[in-house]
Amino acid sequence: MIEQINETKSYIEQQLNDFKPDIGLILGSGLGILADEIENPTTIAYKEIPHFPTSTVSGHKGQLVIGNLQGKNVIAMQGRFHYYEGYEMNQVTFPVRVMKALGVEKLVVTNAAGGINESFNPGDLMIINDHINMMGDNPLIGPNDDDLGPRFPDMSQAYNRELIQLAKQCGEDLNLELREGVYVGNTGPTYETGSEVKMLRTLGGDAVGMSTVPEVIVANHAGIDVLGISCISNMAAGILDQPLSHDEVIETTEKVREDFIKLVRHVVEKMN
Ligand SMILES: Nc1nc2ncn(CCNC(CO)CO)c2c(=O)[nH]1
Repeated sequence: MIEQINETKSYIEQQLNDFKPDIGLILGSGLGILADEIENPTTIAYKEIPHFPTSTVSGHKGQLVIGNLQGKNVIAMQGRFHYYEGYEMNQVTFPVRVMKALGVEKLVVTNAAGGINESFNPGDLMIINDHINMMGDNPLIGPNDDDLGPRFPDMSQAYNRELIQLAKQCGEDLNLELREGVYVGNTGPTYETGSEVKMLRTLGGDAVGMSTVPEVIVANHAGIDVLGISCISNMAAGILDQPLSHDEVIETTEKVREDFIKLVRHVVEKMN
């Protein structure tokens, strides 16, 4: 793994002329538009990057965008890899390893998610304060490389408390009514059933999606501080008693992208 990380790191650094990213951004379904706001961008298609998979899902562009956002040096994934695409957990999370190797110490992970909490509405933005891994897998299974992180990482603050407070303050600054809650990681690609939603709500879930958990586990292993933001793109199965569709997910994220971009820009600006 280390050799692959270093090979990919060197390939990317050759495109950057000594530019060092400090903040990583993983932009979920329909949220990649934020990367278009990055100034002086260096864009590298995933298919050009050694050991990177390629995105196969609509709403995920499939490229790294590296440059300046609100005066900070950022590296953004415009499109992510999902376990349901058939990638192994270590493939899904490989970009996080590379971000760490490039110098990233703070990571903003975003996603579109289904609302489990019945007080939520499509279009809400939720600050993630914890997650429940229902994916039945873990990117750290297998031999541990102590140079990458500890064998048994602590996950009691998987989502950094200071970054959560920062995001909530940014929401107040922008007069955005933000939600806060627990994200449940489901493997997908099926959306959850009504009975599964009832179970997840009983377990304490507020939103459900098919990503984020693997990346956050690896970020914690690597010692990266994480902020997670979900765009509640629709209500989970059985709540509104209507069929779920990916088109609806993209449509809702397009509607809220203005507020989403304002929030993430402000958070990046205030990060130190
Ligand atoms: N009910 C529900 N609504 C959702 N909106 C987005 N996602 C995250 C999954 N996104 C997939 C399919 O849209 C694309 O990665 C979900 C989900 O898993 N469940």
